[in-house]
Amino acid sequence: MIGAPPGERVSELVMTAADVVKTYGAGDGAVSALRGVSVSFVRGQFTAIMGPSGSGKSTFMHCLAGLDTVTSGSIVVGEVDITGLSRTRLTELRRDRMGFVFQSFNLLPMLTAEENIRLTGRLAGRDLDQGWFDTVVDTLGLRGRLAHRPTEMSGGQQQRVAVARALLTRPEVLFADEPTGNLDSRSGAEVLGFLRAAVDDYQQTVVMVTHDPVAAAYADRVLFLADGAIVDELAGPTIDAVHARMRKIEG
Ligand SMILES: Nc1ncnc2c1ncn2[C@@H]1O[C@H](COP(=O)(O)OP(=O)(O)OP(=O)(O)O)[C@@H](O)[C@H]1O
Repeated sequence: MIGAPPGERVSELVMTAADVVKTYGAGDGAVSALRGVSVSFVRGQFTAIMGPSGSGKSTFMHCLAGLDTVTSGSIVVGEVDITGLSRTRLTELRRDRMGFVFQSFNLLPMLTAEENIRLTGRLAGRDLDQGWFDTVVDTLGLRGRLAHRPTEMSGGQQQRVAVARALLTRPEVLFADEPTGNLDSRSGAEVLGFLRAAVDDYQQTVVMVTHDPVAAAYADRVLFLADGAIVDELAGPTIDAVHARMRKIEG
């Protein structure tokens, strides 16, 4: 068998965007949100997407996650081109293969932390992998909070529950949209540390939109968008290097 030498990790392609164009509206009022974006994501890679307001970050992430349609171009997740899928198949694919963490936590208020964490797996009709549930809960420090409802938890704890919920189904890609936007810096650092650990320990692939150079510095690479195009890319980002690139882009 031909393979990589022992100890060398083979980069496994998880998701590819090819020449993605997204135009909102038509005629004089048309807005070009994405103008031909091409980029690949490999397993176990943490990517941050940055750029000025209106540069297309959310649009790009929504297209990658199948939450928005593209005008042209393709997005392949695993082996599947999601741009050609029906709404139902897309919903199934999102549920089975993607995880989401949003700025606003998005927990169901009437459910306990444990019920919230188990929800996505239950909707997918999966049997609970108790060992993995325990690992996720303990890693995120949620053991003592499982019976609490969201209103009985701090913002940082709520976001840790949202991360646990997103990780429980072992998604191919975890999308995070400003996951620390509503958190103080300590809770934010905790959540980012857990995302980083999921990448390092479990080969989780993470794609995160952020305005915050501190958050972006947790990633393996930063993609910089401006005016609907990727204008720069930074590997092994530091906070200072991200600041410097942002200043250059914002002129
Ligand atoms: N539903 C929509 N209809 C029309 N235009 C839209 C729509 N959504 C986004 N846009 C436009 O597309 C462009 C990109 O928006 P997008 O929200 O992706 O930017 P962003 O980089 O995420 O911005 P921010 O950092 O402010 O959240 C902007 O010009 C925006 O006004």
